Amino acid sequence: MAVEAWFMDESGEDQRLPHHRDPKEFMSLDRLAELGVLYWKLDPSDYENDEELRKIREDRGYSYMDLLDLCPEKVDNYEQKLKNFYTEHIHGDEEIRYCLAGSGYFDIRDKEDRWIRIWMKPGDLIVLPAGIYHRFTLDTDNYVKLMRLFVGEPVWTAYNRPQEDHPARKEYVKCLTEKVSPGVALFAH
Ligand SMILES: CSCCC(=O)C(=O)O
Ligand SMILES: [Fe+2]
Repeated sequence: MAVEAWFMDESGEDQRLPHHRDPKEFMSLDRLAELGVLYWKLDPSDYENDEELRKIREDRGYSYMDLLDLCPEKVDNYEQKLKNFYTEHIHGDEEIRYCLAGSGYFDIRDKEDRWIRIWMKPGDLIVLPAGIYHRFTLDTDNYVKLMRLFVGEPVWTAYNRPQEDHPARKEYVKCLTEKVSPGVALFAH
């Protein structure tokens, strides 16, 4: 099944809960693509020898790769990191994450500034375009193992909202308003 994404409710309850609206309002992959978000479903069981992943990395220039095992034993400053991940921010580059195990939520803003929650499960690979406001949280299962990909030397710097004058933000907003797919416009060579 394709990735599940939905509009969030406004409640201030535990961030690890699903936060569905009542009734539930799902969002299609097509509409995620309109926001410049790319998605693939892969087989994570043998990711080291996966031809499909190799092809995506080659096509998009994702030369850098590392693994992030998000549990208190393996991550320094675990609590602080989780807090930072859930603070709304942008990056100057794409954010590329591939879920190998566990699960978690990427929240992104749509054109009307509403939160869309994307439920990442094993096999889900997503690319968030540079300049899109987003955040991340674990879900109630409390564990995720993610592959991080990047073009060249990685830069993980997060710029917390507001960032309307950041070049990547300006470019992203421009693509949205011109109704050009940001994924294409920003990253076509
Ligand atoms: C746990 S990876 C996702 C968190 C995030 O948005 C980031 O690392 O910038
Ligand atoms: Fe991020």
